[in-house]
Amino acid sequence: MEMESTLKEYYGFSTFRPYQKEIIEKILGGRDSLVVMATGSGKSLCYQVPPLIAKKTAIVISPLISLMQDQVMALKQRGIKAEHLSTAQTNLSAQRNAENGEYDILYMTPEKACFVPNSFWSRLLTTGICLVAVDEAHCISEWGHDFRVEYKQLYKLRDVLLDVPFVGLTATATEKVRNDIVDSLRMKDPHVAIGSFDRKNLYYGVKSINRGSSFVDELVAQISKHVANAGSTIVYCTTIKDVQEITKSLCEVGIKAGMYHGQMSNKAREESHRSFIRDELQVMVATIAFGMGIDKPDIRHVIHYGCPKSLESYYQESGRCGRDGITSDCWLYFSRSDFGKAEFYCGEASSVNQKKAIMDSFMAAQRYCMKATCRRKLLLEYFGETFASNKCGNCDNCTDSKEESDISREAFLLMGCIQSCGGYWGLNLPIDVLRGSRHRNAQSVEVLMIVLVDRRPRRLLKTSLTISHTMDLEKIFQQIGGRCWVFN
Ligand SMILES: Nc1ncnc2c1ncn2[C@@H]1O[C@H](COP(=O)(O)OP(=O)(O)OP(=O)(O)O)[C@@H](O)[C@H]1O
Repeated sequence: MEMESTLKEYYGFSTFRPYQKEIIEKILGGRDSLVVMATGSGKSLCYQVPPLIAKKTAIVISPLISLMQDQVMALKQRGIKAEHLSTAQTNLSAQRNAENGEYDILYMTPEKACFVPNSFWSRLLTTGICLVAVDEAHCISEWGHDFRVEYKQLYKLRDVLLDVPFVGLTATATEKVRNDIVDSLRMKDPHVAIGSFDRKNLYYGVKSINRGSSFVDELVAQISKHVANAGSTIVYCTTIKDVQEITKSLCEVGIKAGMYHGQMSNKAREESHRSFIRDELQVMVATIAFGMGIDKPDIRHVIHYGCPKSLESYYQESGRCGRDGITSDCWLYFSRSDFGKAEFYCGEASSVNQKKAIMDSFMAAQRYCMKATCRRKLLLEYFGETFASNKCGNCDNCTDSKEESDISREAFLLMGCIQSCGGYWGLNLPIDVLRGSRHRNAQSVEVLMIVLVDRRPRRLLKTSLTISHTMDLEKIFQQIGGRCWVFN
C-alpha cells in the first residue's frame, strides 16, 4: 500500500504499469535486477520510487549530462530531492550535500562514479544508499549498439558498495547483451524482468528510394501532410549534410523545422530540443545525436532517411514515436548505397569483437530493410521475443498487396553470379554482371557467367536488384560459397 501511496503522492498515478511493482519490491529486498523494457514503458520509476520508500539515496548512472539535468529538473518539480554530479555541475556544495545523504536521487556520469574518492562512498554508505541504477545499461556491452568504455569500469563500484543492489536498465538488449550486463556488473542471481518489445500502436514501413532532389521533394510533400494533421515529426538522417538539406527544404515550404546534430554548439542543441518539446517546431531533423531522453508523448511520425547503423538503434529511435499509445508511424527510406557504410561504422570499433558486433547489427538493419515478410516479427525476434503470427497487420509488408511472380530462374542466375564472383565482391558486382556492365571487373566475371547466362535476359536488370532485396543472401551465400558475405 505504501508503494501505491508514494506513486500517487509524487507522480499522481494510481496504478503501477506491468513489471514496475515487482521490480521495486525486489530492489527494496536488496536483489540485483536486470530490467529490459521497451522505450516509454516506465523504467525510470523502477529506480525512482525505492529511495522514496527506503529513505535512502539512489545512485543513478546515466551517460548524458543533458539527460541528467532534464531528469533532475523534472524530479524537483515533483518535490523529489534530486541532483547530479558531473563536470557540468556548478553547485560546488552538491558533492558534500550528496555525501550527507541530502538527496533522494543522485545522478552521476560513469566517469564521476568511478573516480570520486572512496571516502565519498563510505560517508554516503553511512547515511544510506538503497540502489545503484545503471541506466542505458546496453552501453556496458561491446555487443551493444552504443558501447562506452567508461561503462565497463562500473564493476569497480561493487567492491566499495557491498550489499547495495545494482539495477541495469535498458530498452534494447539482445540475449548476448543481457548476459554481458549481468557479468560486467557482477550481478548475483539477479531478478530479470523482460517486458514485451512490441509497440502495438506503431506502424512500420520501409521503402527503397533513389537519393536525390526528387526524393527530397517527395519527403517534403509527405511531411507537409503530417504537419497539417498536427503531431510532431522527427526525421533521422545519416549525415549532417542531409540534415541541413532537408531542414532547408522544409523551411522553404513554410514548415517549422529545426536541426539537431553533433556539430552544433551545446546551447544551440538545447534550444532546438526545447523548441521541439514546446511544439514551437513541428519537425526535428536530426542525426542520431538527437538521442536518449526524448520524452515527448505526441511524436506521430519518425522517418529515417537512410539505413540506420543497427537494428537496436532503429528500434530505439523509432520508439520515440507514439509514446502516448496513439497510432503513429515509423517509415524508413533506404537506398542501396547506404549499405556501403559498414567500413565507416566499423571505424568506431576499438576491438575485434566490437567490429564484429557493429557489422552484425548493421547487417541486421539491412535485413530489416530488405525483408519481404512481417517487419514487426523480424524486430521482435531479433530481441529474442516470440511473435506467434506471421502477420502483424500493422506494417507495410502485412498491409500492402504484393504481386507474386516466379523468379526462380533469375534467383538461380544471381546465385550463380555471386558464386562466380568468388565471394570477394559485394552485391554490386554480381548485379553489374547481370546488367551487362562494361566495367572491367564485371567483364572478367562475365566470362565465367557466360556459361550460365544466355545474354538475352536483360530484364534481369531490375529483377536481380529485387531478388537481392528479397532473398536471405547471407544464408544462401554460406551454402554456395562457404565464405563470409560482405556488402560493399
Ligand atoms: N505507472 C505509471 N502510470 C502512468 N504513467 C506512467 C507510469 N510509469 C511511467 N509513466 C509515464 O510513462 C512515460 C515513460 O516513462 P519513462 O520515461 O520512465 O520510460 P522509459 O522506459 O524510461 O523510457 P526510455 O527508455 O525511452 O527512457 C513517462 O511520461 C512516465 O511519467
